[in-house]
Amino acid sequence: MIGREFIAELENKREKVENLFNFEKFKVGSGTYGQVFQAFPKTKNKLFPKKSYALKLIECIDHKQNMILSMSACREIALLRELKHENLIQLNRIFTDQRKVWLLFDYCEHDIWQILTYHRKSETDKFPSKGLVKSLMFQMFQGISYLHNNWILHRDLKPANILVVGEGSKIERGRVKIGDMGFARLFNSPLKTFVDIDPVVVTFWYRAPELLLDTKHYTKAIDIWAIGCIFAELLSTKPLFYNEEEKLETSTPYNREQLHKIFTTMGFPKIEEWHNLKAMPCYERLTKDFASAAYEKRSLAATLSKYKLQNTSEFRLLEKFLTMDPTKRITAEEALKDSYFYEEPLPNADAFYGMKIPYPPRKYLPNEENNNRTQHQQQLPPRQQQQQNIPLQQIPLPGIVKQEPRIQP
Ligand SMILES: Cc1ccc(-n2nc(C(C)(C)C)cc2NC(=O)NCCCN2CCOCC2)cc1
Repeated sequence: MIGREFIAELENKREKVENLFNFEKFKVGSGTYGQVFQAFPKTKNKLFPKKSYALKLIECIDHKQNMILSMSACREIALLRELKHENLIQLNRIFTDQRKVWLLFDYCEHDIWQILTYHRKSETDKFPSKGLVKSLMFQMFQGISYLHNNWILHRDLKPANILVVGEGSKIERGRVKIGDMGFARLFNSPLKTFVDIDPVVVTFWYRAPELLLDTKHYTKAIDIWAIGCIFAELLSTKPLFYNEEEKLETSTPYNREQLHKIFTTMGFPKIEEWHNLKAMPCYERLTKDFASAAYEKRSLAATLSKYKLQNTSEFRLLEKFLTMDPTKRITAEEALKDSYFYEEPLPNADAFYGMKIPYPPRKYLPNEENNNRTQHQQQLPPRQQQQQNIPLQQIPLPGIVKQEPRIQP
């Protein structure tokens, strides 16, 4: 049997995702890395327990009849095969057929963007409960601490990437699952209030100041700053560094409006606070664009005073996340030991403990077959700019060999 007949024979034996799951009408996300569907096992499918799954379709390129898997898809598969932690998205299975690769996950109905949007729009339920906020934060730090201990940075933490398991799962109800939905599409959205902001617009609101000053070193502290922004948003339901301007990803990470927003909220960084500030690649530009005197009366305490957070353990912890100097920012390990997590209400493995989940399920998107994505919508976020391609055959498929993670959590 020659190669092609053998592959065709193999294909016939392989379980087809279309035969195992109903999913085509249940698209919940679409973007640079591919499309994500909610999936329900078909009745005859005895392989998978009856619950909700997420199927992620990865776009392959058919190059001279060779299926080519993009670099980002390889990175996602390689990364997820190694990682195993209760607060991270868990890859269950991989399915392939001639032209497609599907990743199978347990489904997460909610995320923090959806939770915040609900409270922003509610007249009677304007803030998430203290217990919910604390549980989400504690579980987020457990997941991030595991990533950082394995020397993996997330680099795109934002509310839409902090998923939470909904009803239906007895064991994992209210469990945080850090993911990377990678739906960052670039488009010049018409000026919108943040209440309606699409979770997929590229925002700079969670970017640490050193990133905006073009630091050459991605560090764990960059993830911590982003979590600090998410924490402030859970406490106030307002994006702390909200910036009306939605700009296309510019070639340099320097973003004057975003820096102005940070300084207006926090004050201008003093050299004695951030010793290495002068060494930042965009320091010259910073001194030309900004007069520190303009921000003298600005501080985090003043900005958040209307939320009555002064002298609270929340505020003291928030200041440790939002420290301008990245070398002085608290680590995930240190955060988990903070007194905030050891006072009532204590964090809970079920973040929704004691409450009925008021948050709506994910909306289904229209499933246009030929996505008429315009050029810039296909533009990749910075870290995926360099696209090499690896032939599909080099990826061991379809099941996942259960491997112990490199470093025990
Ligand atoms: C290029 C690339 C893209 C994504 C990842 N990535 N990284 C992660 C970490 C944060 C656990 C390391 C998770 C994913 N993939 C992912 O969330 N995928 C989406 C899962 C879809 N959800 C599953 C749960 O239910 C809702 C949908 C890596 C590299």
